Order: sequence, then structure tokens, then C-alpha cells
Amino acid sequence: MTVVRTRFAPSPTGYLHLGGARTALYSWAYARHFGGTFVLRIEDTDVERSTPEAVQAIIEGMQWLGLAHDEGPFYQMQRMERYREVLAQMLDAGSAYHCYSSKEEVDAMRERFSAAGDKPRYDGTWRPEPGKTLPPVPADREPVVRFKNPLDGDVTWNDVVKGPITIANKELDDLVIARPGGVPTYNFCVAVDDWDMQITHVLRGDDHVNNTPRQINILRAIGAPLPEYGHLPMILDHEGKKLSKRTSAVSVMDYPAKGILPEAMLNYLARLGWSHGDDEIFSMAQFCAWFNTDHLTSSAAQFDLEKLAWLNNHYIKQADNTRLAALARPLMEAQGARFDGAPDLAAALALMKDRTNTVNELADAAMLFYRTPQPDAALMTQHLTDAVKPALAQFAERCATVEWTREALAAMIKEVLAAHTIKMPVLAMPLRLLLTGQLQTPAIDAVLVLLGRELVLSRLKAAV
Ligand SMILES: Nc1ncnc2c1ncn2[C@@H]1O[C@H](COP(=O)(O)OP(=O)(O)OP(=O)(O)O)[C@@H](O)[C@H]1O
Repeated sequence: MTVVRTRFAPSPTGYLHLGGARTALYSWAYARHFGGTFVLRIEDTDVERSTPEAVQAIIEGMQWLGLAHDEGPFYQMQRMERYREVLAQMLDAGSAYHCYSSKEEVDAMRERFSAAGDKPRYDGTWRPEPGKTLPPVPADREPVVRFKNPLDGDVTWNDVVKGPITIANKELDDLVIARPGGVPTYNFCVAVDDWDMQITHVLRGDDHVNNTPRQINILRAIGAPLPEYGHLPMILDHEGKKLSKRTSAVSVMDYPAKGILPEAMLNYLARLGWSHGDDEIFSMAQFCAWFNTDHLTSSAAQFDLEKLAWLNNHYIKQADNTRLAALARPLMEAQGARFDGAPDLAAALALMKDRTNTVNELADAAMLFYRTPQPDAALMTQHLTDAVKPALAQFAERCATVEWTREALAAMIKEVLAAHTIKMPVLAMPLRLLLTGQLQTPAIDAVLVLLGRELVLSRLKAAV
């Protein structure tokens, strides 16, 4: 049985966006499912656009998601010697050749083909063939290296997402695999890397479909085994355009700042292009156990913030309160929250978290317990009526001695209501205002328990 080896091979020309993250997730999960190896390879040969900051951003994004690579990161720029070695072998073997046509000449050839209604391409001037005499090598011109693409036949592969794909070789040019000076080009580097890194399964976006027949031909020419290929449909933005770091996509690392938990993002991305029956919510352990290429969707998926928020709500409810407190605390400090003598933050978040979609919303909601209540004067006049004041006074008095549990407090409130023949809201509304400054709070007995006897008594004393 083959040992599965997958890779994620981003170009470090910007942050990791959701499209890239899903590619990484599927490649990672596929390796995990089969007990294989997940390789990270940084395709940094676009020297103008690649930056070390982008490499860092990609690695950070993957770390946040917990997509640990088993090997790498390998940097293509550090593998130049190896590419030169393979180029030399190909030139020796005759599967590649030096081409001395100038850029102007190549442009003119392409124009000629276009004018004749053909696909613009290189005309093969320097392509060696048995019995063919090549033109004299021009002085002072550095050649490029071209791949000697087969002239006839087709390239066919059985794409694990899209099914069988066939491209005629005559559609494929003699690709430049090294620029003047010997700098290797993209498809060639990828083929050599996939060979050297013994990649068995290439899962990537379908923006790469056109590269695949070229890479397959190069792999064949160098005697390398072919990996399986799966081309995932693009993730589109809300306008239906491909998410791209050049335009609309947001960085994966914007989501922690928006209060999204990584497990929600992973679950969301897992479902964006793959399904397992009706299952919407599952752990990564479960996903890795389920994930293979059987249920990948072949149509494009649109990014849906609402669904992500829905999943995030689920994972916030599941999350450990201490972990949530660590995430919420700095957000609350930035809003001036005071934690001295205030209720335990984890306990406060536990009360609020059912109804919030993001950690940020949760932090905002919990602020109510961490600032001095400043109830609106009009609301106070409306709710702190003369009729309710005696009930409030009795309530405050009983607070001094009642057992400080939710049950005991609820029972005590009932007694006070009965004694004054008033209904719950009549007492609860002014209480909420006095204790928190707001009318909207969790259940009043829960609020009391959270605030604690001392704080409750001090806040009531001023008013009653
Ligand atoms: N919108 C998208 N939806 C799904 N997959 C994508 C999307 N954009 C890129 N990918 C895939 O993510 C992986 C990493 O790609 P890479 O880092 O090279 O991004 P890219 O294609 O350069 O993105 P961009 O177009 O934003 O510059 C590749 O497999 C690519 O096919």
C-alpha cells in the first residue's frame, strides 16, 4: 500500500486566505486519515512578490488553525541547485533544449499563429528533431530552456474531484522551464518538488487545472511517478468572485480578531466543499476519520459569514470558560473594564455565552458586570417607583442574611413579591438597573449570584 504524502504549497505573496486555508485543511486531513505525511512547501520563486512576512503570516495562520505540517517548510529558493541538476539531466537526455529565440521573435511567432486563427504558441525553431538542422547560435544571447513537450497524443488524468480530464498535447506549448541565466520556472519546480518530496496526492484549487498536464508531462519525462490530482472548486466571495488575496479575501488571521474560534473556522472550511451526510458540526478528529476524496463537491462554494457565525456560536457554547475569559479580557480592558473586586470573568461569560456569535460580542455583553452602573435617569424614574421601593428595601434587607445560592435567592424573591403583591418584572427591572445599569441582563437570580452579596448590597444601599 502506498504511504500517503500530501503537500500544501502556497506562494508567500500575501497572507493565508480562506481558499488557501481550505486547501491546507484538506491536504492535512487527507494525510491524517491515511496515517500519512503532510508537507509544507513555500513556493517563493516569484521573487518580486514573495516576502518573509508573508511566509510568517502563512505559518501563523496554519498554527492558529492547528494544521501542523510533518515535514518542511521547504523553500523553493533554497532548492535551486537541485533544479539546475534536473535541468542538466533533461538537456542531456534530450527532453529539454536550449532555445535562442528572442522575446521579440517569440512574440512575432505568436502573432503569426493568432493571425492565422491558431492558438498562439512557440513554433519550435530550436526544438531538436532527428535530421533537423538547427539555426546557428546567435552570439551574446542567453538561451532559455524549453521542455520538449510531446507533439501528439493526450494527457489524461482521473481527477479525484472533477473526474477524468483530457488535454491534447498540441494544446500545450514547449514550455520555458528555465529563463535566461538558468532560473527555473514554476511548473518545472513544482514537478521536481512533487517528485523529490514523494507526493502521492495533490489537492489544490482548480485555478491549477491548466498547470497539471504540463506537470504530468515533465514528471513523465524525468521518470517520476505521477501523484493523484484533485482540483477543488474555488471559494467565491459574497459577490460571486474568486476569493483572492489580491482583491477581496480576508486573511485567516483577521478572524481571531473578529472573535471567531479556530475550531469554528475549521468546521466551516471542512464543510465548504465536502459533505458527510447531514453532518454539520463535527470535531477535527471526526473530520480526519471521515475525510477522503469521495464527497468533495465539484461546484464552487460561496463564503457565508452567517453560517460561520452560527458554527462559532456553537463552539463558544462548548468552549471552556477560562479559555473564553483569556480571549475576552483584553477586549474588555480596551473598553475600560475594571476587574478589581468584580465578579469572576469565566463565570460571567458562562452566563452570557449562549446568545453570542463571536468572542467580541461576548466580551461586549459581559462589560455590563465590569463597569460602574450608570442607569439612565428616565428609566430610573419609570421603574424605581414609590410602589416598588418598600419591596426593594425588604429585598435589600433579606440580602444581608439569605444563603447566596440561586435557589435560595429565587425563593427569597418569590416571598418578597408575595408580601408586596407585585409581579416579577416590577421588582426585577429596577433591580437590574441598580445592579448593572441595564434592563437587559441574564436571569436576575443568576446576576445576583454572579455579583456576590457585597457588591449587591453596596449598589442597593445607595438607592434604597
Ligand atoms: N478562492 C480560492 N478558493 C479555493 N482555493 C483557492 C482560492 N485561491 C487560492 N486557492 C488555492 O490555495 C492554494 C494556495 O494558493 P496560493 O497561496 O498560491 O494562493 P494564490 O492562488 O496565489 O491566491 P491569490 O489568487 O489570492 O494570489 C492553492 O491550492 C490555490 O489553488
